[in-house]
This record gives sequence, C-alpha cells and structure tokens, in this order.
Amino acid sequence: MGIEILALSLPSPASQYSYLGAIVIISSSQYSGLLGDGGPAPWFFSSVSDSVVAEKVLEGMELASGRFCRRFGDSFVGSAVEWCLTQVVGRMGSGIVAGYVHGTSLSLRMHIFLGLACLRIKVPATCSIQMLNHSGCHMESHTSLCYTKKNTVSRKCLWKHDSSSSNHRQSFKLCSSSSEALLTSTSQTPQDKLFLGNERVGVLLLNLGGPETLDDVQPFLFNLFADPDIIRLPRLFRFLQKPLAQFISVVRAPKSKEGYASIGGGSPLREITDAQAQALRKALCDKNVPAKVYVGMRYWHPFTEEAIEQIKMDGITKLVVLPLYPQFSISTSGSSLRLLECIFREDQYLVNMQHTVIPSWYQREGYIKAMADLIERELQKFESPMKVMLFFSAHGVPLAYVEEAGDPYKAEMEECVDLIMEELEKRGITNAFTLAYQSRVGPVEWLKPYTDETIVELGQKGVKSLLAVPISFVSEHIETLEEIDVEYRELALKSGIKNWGRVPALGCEPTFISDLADAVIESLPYVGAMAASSLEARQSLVPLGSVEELLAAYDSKRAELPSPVAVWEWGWTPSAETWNGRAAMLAVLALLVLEITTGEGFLHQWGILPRSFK
Ligand SMILES: C=CC1=C(C)c2cc3[nH]c(cc4nc(cc5[nH]c(cc1n2)c(C)c5CCC(=O)O)C(CCC(=O)O)=C4C)c(C)c3C=C
Ligand SMILES: [Fe+2]
Repeated sequence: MGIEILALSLPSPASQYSYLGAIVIISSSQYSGLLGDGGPAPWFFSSVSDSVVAEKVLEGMELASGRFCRRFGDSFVGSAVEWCLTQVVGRMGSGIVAGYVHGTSLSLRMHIFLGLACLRIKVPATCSIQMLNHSGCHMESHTSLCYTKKNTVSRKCLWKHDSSSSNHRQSFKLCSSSSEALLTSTSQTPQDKLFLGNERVGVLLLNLGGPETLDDVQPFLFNLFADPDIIRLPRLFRFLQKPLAQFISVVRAPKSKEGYASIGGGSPLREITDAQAQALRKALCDKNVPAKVYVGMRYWHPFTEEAIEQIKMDGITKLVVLPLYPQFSISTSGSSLRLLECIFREDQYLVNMQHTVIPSWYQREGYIKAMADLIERELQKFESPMKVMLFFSAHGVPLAYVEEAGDPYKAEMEECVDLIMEELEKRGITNAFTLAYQSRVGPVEWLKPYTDETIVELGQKGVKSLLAVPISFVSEHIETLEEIDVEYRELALKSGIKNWGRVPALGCEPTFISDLADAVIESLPYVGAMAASSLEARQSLVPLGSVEELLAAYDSKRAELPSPVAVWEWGWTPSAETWNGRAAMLAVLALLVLEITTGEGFLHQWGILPRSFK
C-alpha cells in the first residue's frame, strides 16, 4: 500500500530531491491545464522532509501551494491534486509519493495524504523504493506492483477509504510496520542516542495541571476559567472573560480548597504526570527510539509555554504532541492545542519544527487491555464479582459542546466503554455496566446521565454492588480521590448500595505506558508529513494531524471567530484595554446587582450565590 512508501527514487529530473518523505510532481502542462494560467517551471515540487529544498524549488517557480490553495479553495485543491496524481501516475507509470510545503497549504497536505494512503502505485522494475533515514541508513523494499488500470486511478481508490473501525485499526497496523522498519534500521544503541538519524525527537505530553498547594488554588482556577474553551462567552461579551474568571475563581476557591485539603493539600497531577513522562521516555528508549519527553500543563506548572521553551533549547526537530486525555474534548486536548497553535504561530523556530498530534487514543488495543486488566483485578476484590455493576464515570462537558460545537467527546467515550466491555467479554466477564458523567460546574446542561443521579437511581433499583471506573483521565486527581472515593461512595452507601469499589487510574501501568510508546513510534513517520483535516478523514485513517488541522476539524465554529491577531491589528491599544476593563467591571457590577435583587441568574445557577440570597 502507498502508505508504507516513505520515499521514492524517481527516474525523473526530480531524483536529486528524493529523500525520506516525499515529492509531489505535477507537470506544468497539467498545472496550466488546471489553473488556466500555467506555471513557468516544468515541475512542481514539494517536499515533506526538507522544506528548505522545496521552497528553493518553489522560489524559482513563483508558485506556492499556499497561493494555489487560497485562490481556489479547499475542494478545488482536493480534486486538483487527485487529478494530478491520476495523470502523473498514469502517464509516467512510476511511483509518486505526495508531500507538501511546510506552512503553506493544509488541505493540500491532507488531500495528498489521502491520495497517498489509497493510491496504488506502479513501480518500474528499475525503480526500488527506498526508505532513507537521516543517519544515512537505506532500507530497500521492493513492493508488489498493484497499480493495474492503465492511465486511470479511480476516484474511489484515491479518495475513499473504508471508514469502518476495523479498517481504522488496520491502518494503524500498516503504519506500525513502516515505522518499525524505519526505526529498527538504525544501528544506534539505546545509550548513545539523543538523535534518531539527524532528528531530535521530542514528545510533548499535554495535561490539565493542578494546584500544588492551597495557595495555588485560586490562581489555578483563574487560569482555568479565563480559558475561552472552558467558559465560552458570546462574542459581544468576550471582554468579560478575565473579570468573570477572577470573580468565579475567588468565589469558588474556598470550596475547591476544601477538596484539595482533603486529598493532602494539593493536586497529585504534576508528580504523576512527571512519572509518566519518565516511564514513557524509558519505554521509548527500550524500543530503540531515543526521545525527550516534556510535560506541558494547561493551567498550572509546568505550563505548556515552559515546556515549549525547553523544547526549543533542546533543539528538537520532530515533535509528537500527545495529550494525556484518552478521548478528545474541545475543553481539554482542544484547549491545549489552541494554546499550542498560538505559540507556534508566533515563533519562527516552531513554525519550522515538524510536528504531529495524536488527538485521541482510547481505541488503542494496549490502552483497552490495560483498562480491562485493572477492572478484572478490581472485580476480584468483591465477594461475588459477577454481580457487580461496572459504573463508568467520565468527567462531563456542557451538552452544547457536543451538540453545537461538534465535540467528539461523548461519541469517543461511548465507543471507549464499548471497546473495554468487548475486551472483558473476551475474557468471560459479562457484567452489567453503565456510563455516567460527573463533576459538572456552572449553569448550563451537561452531558447526561449525571453520575450522582445515576447512583441514586441504581440504588433505588436494587443494585447492591458497584465498581466505579474513572474513564476520562489516566491519573489520580481530585475527582477520583475526593469526588468518587468520598462523595459518590457516601451517596452510594446512602442509596442502598452495599459494596463499593473503584478502579485505580492507569498512572504508570506498564502495558499502558508501553502502548503510549507504541503510539508515539507509529506516529513518527508522519511527523510533519500528513494530517487529517476532517472528522471523516480522521475516522478512516490514522488519527494524526497538525495542531491547526485538528482544531479546524473538531472546533470549526470556533475557528470562524476572528483570531487574536486580527483583534490586535484592529487597534487593541492600552487605552482600549483600559476602557474595556472599565466596561467589564460595570457590566459585572450590573449583573451582580440584578442577581441580588431578583435572586435569579447566572451566579445562582452556578451555585456561587445561595438560592436564598435575595
Ligand atoms: C477529560 C477530563 C476533563 C474534562 C472534559 C474537563 C472539563 C471541564 N472541567 C471544568 C471545570 C473544572 N475542572 C477542574 C479540575 C479538573 N478537571 C479535570 C479534567 C477534565 N475537565 C481534571 C483532571 C481536574 C483535576 C485536576 C487536579 O487538580 O487534580 C476544576 C477544579 C477543581 C474543582 O474546583 O472542582 C474545575 C473548576 C469545566 C468547566 C469543564 C468543561 C467545560
Ligand atoms: Fe475539569
């Protein structure tokens, strides 16, 4: 399959540019046929692995795929690339692998990748496929010839891919084999490796972060509520974000502090995430992949910005971004990606650094098996394990995230539970199970059923044994240690449930860490090389993508909003800020007066002001 071909030696004038990665070749006649105005150069090159070379070529051509894309729009580019690949393969009868010019056309990259994934290539006998890694090690593999129809590659073959989940997983296998090949071809030993070929590989683990001391709680909450991916104000009220965050964080801090005090005075998240980073680094090293692993938290230290600074100082050239949330949500991984997008955009080094994101990994076999192991182990602690109901409890999100903003969180969560149950079934464990959502905050409706209400209902229905399975997070944190272990346990016992248990978070479970390492390794050949920029594409291919593409795919409504840069350009001056600040304070005061006089509104609904506060 095309996907396994990472580089080609082409019997063409392009041969000096063939190296790891790929080259798109579109002849100028085809190009002019497409665009109507033609291009001066005989060939159109773009390269995955060395954007400098590609840009040099492009310089001479006065053509940039960015311009191409902007002028004609995504769908045009998609069909244009498809058409070109069809023509070129048909005409030359030789191997073509697609690539892109870094930082120019996102959709071009995606479409090319789609073409690549499904394209069947005829490789002439004289042309061998070479995988060339940067330490100079060549691997030769003579692929079978599978392009059969002369001059045509059907549209279906190029662009459509079976989106069933089995094929989805299948594509993982394909990648796995190619990456394994790539990586095991190096002759380096684990100890002496800082480099993989010429590349310095980094893995950035993204996580939420938590207050380390009680004094950190209010500023941590401020950071959280100041995030527009956590509280989304209508565009008109966007200027209220920070004053509102300040207000809510101050009011909520005492309750949160109580929670953190009860679990030892702070969040264990940093310690656990650091341990996971260490374990992952070691697992990668054991698998012969030297990589530095960084931790970037969204709302507390070590902040993502700090991790990025370190990544720059270490001279990382290829970065795999791995959110530590198994399922994607706009409010978690999405928020961190949004931040990365801003950081990347403003930094020349980062603009040029190749990266890929693994947006979610709940469907990975290793993760599912690790979860099933933990559940199986915990079930054995009950007197009658078969009679225990498995109670999957996920952190909730506001319903509008799913229904209006297209957050895939709920769908991924449900699929994840199904996969775990399937795995348990294979082991002969067929217990009853249910999924509910916990930890809601604020006035709006969240994903249902709610954990607390479900526990009460189950008690009323006569369920006697419940095993809580925290499913949305892989570390112990306040919501497992306090909310589940204390609050929900008490509620369950009060509701008539006699036997209560809880599955521990995965933490540094070896199967889990090893699987994360595999996920990283499998993504390496695609760092900077491909992306999936629509949900549909994501379903049918390895779910990798660049920060920008994933945000566009998952949070398209938000992407329509003007970017912060545009706001700046439109004159966000210090004096405008002062006036905004004043307006914000006035608005907050007006809201407060309204709430206190009517006893109704935002703050009452959020539980910040008591109902009797009239
Ligand atoms: C997948 C996990 C999480 C989702 C989805 C999520 C969404 C989300 N969270 C809040 C508000 C709060 N979250 C808080 C803590 C917290 N949240 C998660 C995970 C998810 N949040 C974790 C792991 C933690 C705990 C970190 C720790 O310190 O151990 C808090 C602070 C704690 C508290 O006061 O309750 C708030 C507040 C919203 C509004 C939201 C979706 C929009
Ligand atoms: Fe949360």
